[in-house]
Amino acid sequence: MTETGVLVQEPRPGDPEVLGRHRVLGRLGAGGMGVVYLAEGPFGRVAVKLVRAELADDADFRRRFQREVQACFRVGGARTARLVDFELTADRPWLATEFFDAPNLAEQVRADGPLAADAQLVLAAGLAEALLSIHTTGLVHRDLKPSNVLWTPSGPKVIDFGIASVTDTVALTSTGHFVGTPGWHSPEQISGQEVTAAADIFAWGALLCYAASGKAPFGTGSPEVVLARVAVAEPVVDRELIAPALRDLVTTAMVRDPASRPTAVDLYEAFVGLVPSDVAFPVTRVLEANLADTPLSTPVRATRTDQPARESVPPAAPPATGPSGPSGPGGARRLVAVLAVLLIAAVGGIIGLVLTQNDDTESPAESAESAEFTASEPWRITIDDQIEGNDDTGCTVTVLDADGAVVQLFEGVYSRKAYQVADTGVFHWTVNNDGCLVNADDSPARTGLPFLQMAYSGDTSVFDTSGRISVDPIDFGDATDCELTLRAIDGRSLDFVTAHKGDGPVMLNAGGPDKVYLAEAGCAFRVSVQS
Ligand SMILES: Nc1ncnc2c1ncn2[C@@H]1O[C@H](COP(=O)(O)OP(=O)(O)OP(=O)(O)O)[C@@H](O)[C@H]1O
Repeated sequence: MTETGVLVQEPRPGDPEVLGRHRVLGRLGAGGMGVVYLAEGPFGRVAVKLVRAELADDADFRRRFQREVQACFRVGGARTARLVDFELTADRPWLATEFFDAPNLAEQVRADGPLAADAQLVLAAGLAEALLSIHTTGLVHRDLKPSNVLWTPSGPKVIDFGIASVTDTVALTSTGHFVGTPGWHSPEQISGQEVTAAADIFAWGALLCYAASGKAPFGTGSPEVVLARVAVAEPVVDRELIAPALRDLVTTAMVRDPASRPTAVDLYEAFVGLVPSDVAFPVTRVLEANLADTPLSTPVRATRTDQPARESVPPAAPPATGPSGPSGPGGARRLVAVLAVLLIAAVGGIIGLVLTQNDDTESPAESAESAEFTASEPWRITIDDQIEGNDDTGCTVTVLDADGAVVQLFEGVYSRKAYQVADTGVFHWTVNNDGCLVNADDSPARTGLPFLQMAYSGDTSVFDTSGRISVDPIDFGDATDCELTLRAIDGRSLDFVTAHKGDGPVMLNAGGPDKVYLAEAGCAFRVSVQS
């Protein structure tokens, strides 16, 4: 249970411990697309939706999911949950949104009963604002329902926008049946007609009926029965329970003809000035606890990729096939590299790991551990694979915080690569081989636009932009496409696009933050300001 009483269930056997850089704390719920976990990482607490394995295996689903995730980045505004991170290429893709410590509308109404008139206005206006943000980007939510509205002390926040269309299609094509929660979908969605933004307006009306009365306007029962009611019957609503200022709008929002419903702009304008500024409405704090004893602020153990994090970190082990003794390549070396010497540059704070040899240590051969250093802002790590001989399995560098928790893990790094590290604090690292030269730069130089980035050289340097940039891939190697992720300096994912060979430059939108970088990509590319 969180501070405000949101139910968080214990993770179950088989649940992941870590998703990307987010450590799983518990389960928030499960739906058609997958399980939603509460997790903690570099952006604080997030809600991570992990896609079901069956869907993850569907190539068509992955393509649509990726497109929708891209679209979600365009949605801004105060009434929608911001997408902060994702991993689309993982075995099971996931996406992380900001976490609101609040019950969803169904939980709220179940616990405290229907909303009073003032709170209904707050809900109506907040949802109108959310729909405006979603519709102005060209998206349709398609699955606005009580479990997708979080009831926070500052009003509603809408989750899951855009993503519903992905499962809709898969569910319909793979099984031939409607999958979802009927009763909130519009008649045109159910009859398979074209779905437009008007479908969300219908759901807006249905949600307000529910919030005012505690009853779904098309009743409950088996999905077939509820679907049939939506298709042919009128909603059952006690108008007296709906706030007077909302009654007519709710009625017109739920008419059968989508073209006759108001738009999000109409709704939004209708509420400007109507919402009382000092409205006090209750947010339930009395949900049942399942996780009462689980601390929610434990140290984050996260990895850069989807590699599992280690609970406790022994000195880095030598690579399975790497040089480890007198017979290793490079001659009869039986010396162990252990001592990291910090070379702190007078200006710029360059920290270099220099390995020296020491016969007395019992650490595994060829591994090394650095001394501690402090980074007060996001920093950059450079890993240079100088391992000699034919058994080079690449460098593995594990960055740990002061408690020994893994902050980031870089595995199988060949040649020279640099990465951004968003976390700040006290760190040290271990490397698997003394042929791996590691440098940390806690005030890395920024680059200006335009610049060139070579393939497989890690993350780009940080550069300044608050708007759109053009990325022109110039070498795809053997591949036909290249995934490009734009991140803020704090590691937040801002935009994502797949560039295809022969298609020319792609655009990415920072949409606000001014210090950004492009995460490791497999292609070489040129970055410039969009002309
Ligand atoms: N960003 C978030 N902040 C707080 N709670 C969240 C967040 N995202 C999801 N939840 C909680 O997790 C629950 C489950 O989410 P999910 O989207 O899987 O459920 P659903 O809407 O019931 O299912 P479906 O995927 O079929 O639409 C939500 O109802 C909400 O209570």
